[in-house]
Amino acid sequence: MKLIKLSYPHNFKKNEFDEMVLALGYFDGVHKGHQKVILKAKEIADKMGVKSAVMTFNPHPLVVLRKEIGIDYITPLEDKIQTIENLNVDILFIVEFTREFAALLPQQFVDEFIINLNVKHVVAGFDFTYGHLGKGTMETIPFHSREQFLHTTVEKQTDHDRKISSTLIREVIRSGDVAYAQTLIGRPHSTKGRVIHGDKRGRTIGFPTANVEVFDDYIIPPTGVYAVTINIKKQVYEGVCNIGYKPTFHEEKPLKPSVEVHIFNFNNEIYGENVTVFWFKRIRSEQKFHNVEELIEQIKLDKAATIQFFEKKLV
Ligand SMILES: Cc1cc2nc3c(=O)[nH]c(=O)nc-3n(C[C@H](O)[C@H](O)[C@H](O)COP(=O)(O)O)c2cc1C
Ligand SMILES: Nc1ncnc2c1ncn2[C@@H]1O[C@H](COP(=O)(O)OP(=O)(O)OP(=O)(O)O)[C@@H](O)[C@H]1O
Repeated sequence: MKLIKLSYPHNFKKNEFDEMVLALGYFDGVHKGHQKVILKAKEIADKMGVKSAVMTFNPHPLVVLRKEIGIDYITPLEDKIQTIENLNVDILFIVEFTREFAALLPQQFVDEFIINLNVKHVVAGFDFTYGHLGKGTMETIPFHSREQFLHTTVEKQTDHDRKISSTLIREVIRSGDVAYAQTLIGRPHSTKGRVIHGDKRGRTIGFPTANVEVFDDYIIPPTGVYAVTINIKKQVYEGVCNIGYKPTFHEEKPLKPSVEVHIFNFNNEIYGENVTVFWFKRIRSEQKFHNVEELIEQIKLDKAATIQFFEKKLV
């Protein structure tokens, strides 16, 4: 997949590009609704015998327009690129989202970022908007197209009558229902991070854990215990993860919750490794136990529940 970064204004001319079909949207999560849009663009491109392309924006418009300091992403940019690449798209345009770009009139956006890139067909969802204040819609697109391209609108993709959207998925992850997030995304939610040193208490209680410092801009589930897999040096392992403050040991709540995975059948040294955690199922909430023995008994049960979950999944 070819990656092309654009900002406004850009100097590209129509004749610098092959003809293409373009899917448009922000695409955080590359969820099932997004996949429908992108795969539709690919299908039309294949029929026309031209290139397939996706256009996304970075950073999130809210960061620029409402000056939100940071936004938690389902798929930060690097993951979004990888996931779109896995859909076998030919070209990915990443448009720098700035105040100047957001101020473009709908016709200017279409002229500069669709017609001037030699796009022959646009695909977007029923609620896609473009141009200043989102004034351009799929109804206005034929008017702004200057008869230079056609368009296809993808109908609303729903789950139990609710639109599948990045906003819904963020809410679902924040509620802890990572299994439902997987249903909506079409893949388990995943977060990347680095293995750091913890208090080294884990091994003394019989459950050594990899402490994962999650990279900043991921949305992570709430505190609790989860069935996970962890990808280390391209190998996937099953495990049980606690996100939390370890109230059994800490009188004072630490600043940030820790993310620690007890990896099954594993005892390699992995400090400093970059890993990916895939979230499959919430097992329970984090608790303060009276003593370490009670905690150990509970972790044994968590481990058994997780092993059972993964066994059932394979059947
Ligand atoms: C599956 C699992 C469940 C856990 N549940 C709790 C819990 O409910 N309450 C708690 O205080 N600590 C819980 N812990 C955290 C342990 O206290 C922690 O792993 C241990 O103190 C080691 O910490 P360290 O990595 O900082 O050395 C859990 C850990 C695991 C692996
Ligand atoms: N459920 C859906 N059904 C059909 N099209 C969708 C669906 N969700 C998103 N799209 C389309 O996919 C593209 C990218 O969507 P975008 O990321 O802008 O919105 P979203 O997933 O609805 O997120 P948000 O919650 O931020 O509105 C747009 O063209 C949008 O219309």
